[in-house]
Order: sequence, then structure tokens, then C-alpha cells
Amino acid sequence: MKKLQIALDLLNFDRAVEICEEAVEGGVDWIEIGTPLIKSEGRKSIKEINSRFDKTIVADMKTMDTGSLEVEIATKSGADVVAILGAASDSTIKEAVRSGNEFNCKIMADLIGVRDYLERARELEDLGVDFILVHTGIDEQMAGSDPLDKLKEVESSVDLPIAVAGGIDKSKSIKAVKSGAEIIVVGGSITRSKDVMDSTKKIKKAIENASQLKGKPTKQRTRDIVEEISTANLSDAQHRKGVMKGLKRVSGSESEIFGRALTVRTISGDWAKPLEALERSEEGDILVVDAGGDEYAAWGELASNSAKIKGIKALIIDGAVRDIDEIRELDFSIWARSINPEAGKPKGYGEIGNKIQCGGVNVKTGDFILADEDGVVVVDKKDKEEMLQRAKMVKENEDRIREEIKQGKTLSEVLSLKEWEKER
Ligand SMILES: O=C([C@H](O)CO)[C@H](O)[C@H](O)COP(=O)(O)O
Repeated sequence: MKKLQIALDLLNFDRAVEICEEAVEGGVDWIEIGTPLIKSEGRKSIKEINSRFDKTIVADMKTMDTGSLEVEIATKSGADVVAILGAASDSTIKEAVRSGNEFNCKIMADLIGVRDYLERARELEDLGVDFILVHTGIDEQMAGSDPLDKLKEVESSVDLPIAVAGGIDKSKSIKAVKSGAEIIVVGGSITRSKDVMDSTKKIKKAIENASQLKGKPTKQRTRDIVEEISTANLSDAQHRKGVMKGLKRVSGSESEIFGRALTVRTISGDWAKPLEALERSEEGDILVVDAGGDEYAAWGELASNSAKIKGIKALIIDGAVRDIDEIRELDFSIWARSINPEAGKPKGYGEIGNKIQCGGVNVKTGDFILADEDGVVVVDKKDKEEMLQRAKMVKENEDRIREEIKQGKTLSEVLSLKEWEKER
């Protein structure tokens, strides 16, 4: 569902509230307390707007340093999303993400002024931010820059939801949706208009209509391919890279699952971090847990219940689970190394979102997981498009072979095994 976010880039709080009321009337989804408003009125502007409107609140802090502190200030003032600068150092980004995890808010990384924006977008995804903002600042706009010039390539380079900002009006909002933006940020085209409510309504309608337009965005193409392929096809496509060892499906009726990994590392039987990861997860995520491969259960039926309600698609755990009958009853998909009634304790060792080993394979948050009755395969996020296409080709080749077998040839004849067997 696309979101229209109004950017309240005003200096006066009372005027900002007035405009916000009209924009909410017009159907805006998210409310951004713009940098100018925060700088002129302080964190009170976040608190007051949050207390008056039941909407997702974005604080455009444009954080460049002290990531943890600025995220804490914004979240304690009521922000649900904090915008920081993608140009900030990796340690500032990591600190902001950690603080976001602690205070249960999302981090939006703004690519404003970043020269190598594609590479930086991928780095920011690795660092664990929740959204990427493709943004042309006010001054850059005056020099003729347009965020839509970068939007499509950024959208297909990362698998995070993309926001776009910078001179967006009704016609640009349509192009932004068609280029894959999920969150459309609009400042002046609404806040400077004569009729704020009407302008908001018009842009909102344009976004909704554009969302129904034909033309498959990248993510739809991914879904189409995933429905066709299996982990076996993907294993062949990756020359056996990314295939987890020793984990088997223990529950779930979906023929296969595909989604973005959220990684967790914990120690023997310690079930705290796998549970805490649910606070950090996005709907559709797959929890991938390195539980040390041992036999103490680090997950059970209650955790499965909570995960399912959060929209977690599946659990892949290099370790043990328990309550398997109830989990099967729940129809929550799990691939695990073992099943064991003995659980450990919630000590809280380990971490969320960092690179782990699971089933003998390196997994980063943001990598893709395909799992079915055969097992689990990890696809590095930067290779996703290519590997899915290669797996599709593997599948199509097998479909052709199957047709030749149906016409009477044996498999070894079709594969000319005798001719090649010593060469492989
Ligand atoms: O972030 C913004 C800018 O840097 C001033 O703080 C604006 O909120 C963003 O550019 C959206 O505003 P418009 O460009 O006026 O739509």
C-alpha cells in the first residue's frame, strides 16, 4: 500500500498544525515533522503533532552524528520513523539502527547529497536501515536536480521500501509510483498550495490510480519467478552455493516460502534474541537463527504464535524447536535441525541483524531465502535478480527435457550422459 507523506517544512508551529489538519482531511498517510520545523520549534513540534494526530509520525532529523542520541530524542518525542543522513558514517548509522531497535522505531536513510548513491544504498541496507529515501534537497531542486532520475535504479538495487522526496507534485507522484516508490514525500506542493486539503486529495488519488496501473514493478516480477522455481533449480543456478545443510522442514503447509532474511544469533537454547527480533521485523520477513546447532529448543509454540501475528513468513533455525504438534496446528513454517522438548533460558546473549552462519551458510539481513520440502537456499541480496533469472532458465531447461522423455527418450539419452560422463 503506497503511502503519501506530508513534509511540514515550516518555521511556525501553529501554521504547521493548521496545514496538517487540512492535509489529514485530504487523506495524507504519514506526517513528517520537517527539518526546518524541528530546528525552529524543537522536539516540542514532534510531541505536539504526535499528540494531535493518529498517524505515522516521521521526524526528519537529518542526523549526521550521535545517531543513537538523536533517534532517542525523536522517538521519545513520539516519532515512529526517524530520517537520518545516508552520508553519515557507518558507526552513526549503526548506532541509529541500534537505537531504533531499542526504542521500536524505523530508520529512514536519506541519500541527499550522496555521490555514489547506489553503492551507499546497498551499504545502508546491510547496516540495517528500514527505508531508503531518494531525495533531492530544496537547494538541489533550484539547480534543476530531480529525485526521479535516480529512483528506478535505486529501487532495483535494494530490497527495502523506497521513499522519494524533492519537488514531488501530482504528476511526479505518478511517475514515482511507477518507478517503485512505496512512500511519496510531498512538501511544498501541498504546504504552499491555496487549498491544502484539495491538493492532498488530488495527489493521494493520483498515487492510488498509479498503483493500479499496468506494468510489473520489480517485486511483482520476483514473485512471478519464485512461483515457478524450486530450491533445486536455485541450487543448480548458484552451483550449489547457499544451500543449507542438515536443516529439514518440520512444519507448515505452504509449498514454498520466499522472503527477506532477518538474522539472529543466539547461544545454546537461549530464546531471548529470537523473540526480540520480532520487534525489529517487517511483515513478510523470514527469521534466520543461528542457535549453535545444538539440541536445546530456542523456539516453541508461543513464539510461533507471536511470529505469525507479526506477519513473519517462516523460521529457519540452526538449532532445535519444540511444541511441534501445536506449531503444525498453527500452520507456521519452520525449517530446523532438530525437535526437542527441552528448552534453554532467555538469557539474551547474541545479536539481531548481523551476519550469521546457519546450516553452514553465511546469511546477512536482507539476503533472500527460498525454502521448500527439499530444504533451504540463501541468495545474496545483490545477486537476487540474476540468480532468480538463472533458476528460471534451469527450470525451463528441465521442462524441455521432460517433454523429450515423454516422447520416448531415456533421461541418459537426452542428457547424452555416455558422451559426457567422464568430462563432468
Ligand atoms: O527534506 C526536505 C528538505 O531537505 C527541507 O527540509 C523536504 O521535506 C523535502 O525536500 C520535501 O519537500 P518538497 O521538496 O518541498 O516537496
